[in-house]
Amino acid sequence: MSSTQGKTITCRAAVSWEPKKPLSIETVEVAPPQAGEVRVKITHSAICHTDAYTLGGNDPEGLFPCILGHEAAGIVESVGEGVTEVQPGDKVIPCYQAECRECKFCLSNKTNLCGKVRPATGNGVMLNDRQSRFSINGKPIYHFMGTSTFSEYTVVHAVSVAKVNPEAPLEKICLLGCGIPTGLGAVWNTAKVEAGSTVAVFGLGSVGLAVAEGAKAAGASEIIGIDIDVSKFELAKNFGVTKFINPKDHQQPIQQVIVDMTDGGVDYSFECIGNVDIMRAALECCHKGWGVSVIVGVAAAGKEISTRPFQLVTGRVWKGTAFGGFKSRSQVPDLVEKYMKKEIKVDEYITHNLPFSKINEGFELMHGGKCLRCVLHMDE
Ligand SMILES: NC(=O)C1=CN([C@@H]2O[C@H](COP(=O)(O)OP(=O)(O)OC[C@H]3O[C@@H](n4cnc5c(N)ncnc54)[C@H](O)[C@@H]3O)[C@@H](O)[C@H]2O)C=CC1
Ligand SMILES: N[C@@H](CCC(=O)N[C@@H](CSC=O)C(=O)NCC(=O)O)C(=O)O
Ligand SMILES: [Zn+2]
Ligand SMILES: [Zn+2]
Repeated sequence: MSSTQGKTITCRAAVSWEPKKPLSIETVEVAPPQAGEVRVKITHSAICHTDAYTLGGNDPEGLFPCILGHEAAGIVESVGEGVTEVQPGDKVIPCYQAECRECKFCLSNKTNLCGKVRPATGNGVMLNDRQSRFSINGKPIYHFMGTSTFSEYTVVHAVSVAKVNPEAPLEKICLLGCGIPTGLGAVWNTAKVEAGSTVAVFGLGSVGLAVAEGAKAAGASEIIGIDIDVSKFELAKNFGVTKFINPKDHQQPIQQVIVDMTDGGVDYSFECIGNVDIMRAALECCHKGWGVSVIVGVAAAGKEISTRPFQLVTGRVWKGTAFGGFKSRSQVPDLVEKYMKKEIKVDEYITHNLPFSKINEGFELMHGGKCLRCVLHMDE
């Protein structure tokens, strides 16, 4: 039994007091886990574009003050009543997409969404008592995505935590909490790309590069990467991208450019930016009759997608994916094993490492475009 079990832990967390403002490292109180909850010592947390999206005030579910962060790894500190699947000392990855294995979503093989804790996590609280486990001088601080990993300790629902190989390096596998599974799964689970297919990937950040990696592994014959940042192109070759397009080099709409260079369009396209105009282009660059376009990017509050219905009448399919369709608790440990066997990349996505105290520099790096993933070392 740990010396902190059942007690409130006082630790550092990066608090987002209001949108569009830098995060502030504060001393927070983290209450003990209640029934069905797990308190985790976060060792490493990466920064995903979605953290910046919510901090930017673009998330209709965004609540402030909150503790952001959802791509992380750590070690179980203590568990609440009734928790049997993990125990103190286990290495874990928090999963913003829960898996209770009981709800109608979990019992369906058609989706990885889970309905059990989602109403609570969308409101920044825990399911048990609809309260936050974080506070500063008695003032509650909201949870984020059911994970809140920009804190040295966090409390998550037991259905939102995947136990992984104890040999796995936490400073690397933290990336398997979001971006890499999302990209790989968009290809393998959502689109189900077949060998020989042509693929277009819009946006060559970590998520788009993971799409390219997944498409290469699936045997795609051509993988076209589209990005306005030319510095991404050389890098993208290592992830399987075979051709590059910078939309700024073309007068015509980008969908027309792709249709013309692929004899009528690609078999599969993926939007990994979060821009609704590009989502339309991604659909319309697909081949008539069978092209499938997957929305991966997260668009800002109030944005809507549109196209001519004729695009769908003539056989194109528009889909979306959350966490790449992976059932989190069951499949994240498998992804860790794939990394350990060198079957998927992880290290290659880490362009920066920073001490937790420099978290705001991590956000600036991401906005600067030169960073794929920045891993924060929580004890520094
Ligand atoms: N559906 C899901 O489960 C998940 C969705 N996301 C979302 O996926 C998106 C990508 O995430 P990251 O790779 O972390 O972001 P990122 O910011 O690292 O990468 C985005 C890339 O898009 C490029 N880009 C921006 N505007 C463009 C334009 N108009 N045309 C072409 N390229 C453009 C940028 O230069 C950059 O290379 C975000 O919207 C994020 O919120 C992330 C994880 C999970
Ligand atoms: N809160 C937003 C939507 C945000 C969103 O779509 N999140 C993705 C994960 S993004 C990870 O980096 C997701 O999995 N969505 C499914 C879910 O259950 O949240 C809004 O309200 O529009
Ligand atoms: Zn993410
Ligand atoms: Zn469920």
